[in-house]
Amino acid sequence: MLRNSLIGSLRQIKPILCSQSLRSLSNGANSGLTTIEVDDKSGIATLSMNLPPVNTLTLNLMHDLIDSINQIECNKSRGLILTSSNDKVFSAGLDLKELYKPDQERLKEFWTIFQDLWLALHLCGIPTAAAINGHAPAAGCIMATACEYRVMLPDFVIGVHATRFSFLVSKWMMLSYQSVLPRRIVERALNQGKLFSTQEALEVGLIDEVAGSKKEALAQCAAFIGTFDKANPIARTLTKRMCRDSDVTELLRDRAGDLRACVDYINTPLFQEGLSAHLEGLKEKK
Ligand SMILES: CCCCC/C=C\C/C=C\CCC/C=C/C(=O)SCCNC(=O)CCNC(=O)[C@H](O)C(C)(C)COP(=O)(O)OP(=O)(O)OC[C@H]1O[C@@H](n2cnc3c(N)ncnc32)[C@H](O)[C@@H]1OP(=O)(O)O
Repeated sequence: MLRNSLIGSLRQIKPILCSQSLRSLSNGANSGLTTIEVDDKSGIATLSMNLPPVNTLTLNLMHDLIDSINQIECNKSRGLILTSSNDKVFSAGLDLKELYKPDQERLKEFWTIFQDLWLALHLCGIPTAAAINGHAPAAGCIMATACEYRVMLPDFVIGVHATRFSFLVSKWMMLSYQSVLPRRIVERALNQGKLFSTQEALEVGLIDEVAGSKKEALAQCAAFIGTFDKANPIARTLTKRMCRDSDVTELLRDRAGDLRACVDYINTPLFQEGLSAHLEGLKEKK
């Protein structure tokens, strides 16, 4: 019953490109903000975000990421490693400019595609890992928590610091954080607006390993993906999705409601004033 409902709901977001032969994965379907490299020996695909300066999740980058995840999944790659081609920032999170005095229709599209991206990553059938080779604040952290394993380089920060600038997070974002960290730590960190250093993130379990270089991080992610070699891939996928069912059901059950709540909140003076101050802070940093 649970499995049937899960499979049913998953069909809604199943990749539509699966009939294509994609061994030579190119980003033909998107605008080049992501690159995919498949290791011929291991069959593992590395998906890099490539939007200077800081991989903000713009509409275009999110579209590209979803296309790329679907391509990698359809091509039956052995696993997916998400990383950044910037050596200082994994992703700066959502594009704040999209949230400031937004056009209402575009804001709806923006939030919907963010939901889609999280679902695509969270429910990706093949093993996923994040090689976090730079800062990963806010939605950058949420993308990493949607993966099954996280390896991070030293001297960066990761976490959801939304309350610092009067943002709230949706329940599904909180559940994503909570799928990795104990609830009491999530509650405290969200309320504090805490960004964890690499070492702190390791200590609380937000990341699984620290790596000395990007090359090492990719190798550690590949080793994690290799741990599933003895599992039947279909059984593994169904098991992963069953384990994640309660996290995604929250969103799938009422996507429209989540959209409405977010749009309403983003339009409040509290949110807009906090965002304005945050954008000023980013400018003044220079
Ligand atoms: C009742 C129910 C309600 C439910 C409510 C639900 C939802 C509410 C709605 C929304 C909130 C959802 C949660 C939020 C998710 C997010 O992801 S919001 C994004 C948060 N991200 C950040 O705050 C990161 C800000 N950036 C930084 O801290 C730094 O840029 C850095 C990532 C540490 C990198 O530093 P550095 O390398 O020094 O780069 P610069 O700071 O110089 O940045 C370069 C340029 O990029 C611009 N920029 C940086 N981040 C963003 C961003 N997220 N969006 C847009 N632009 C960004 C920065 O201003 C620089 O621009 P210029 O070169 O000055 O033009």
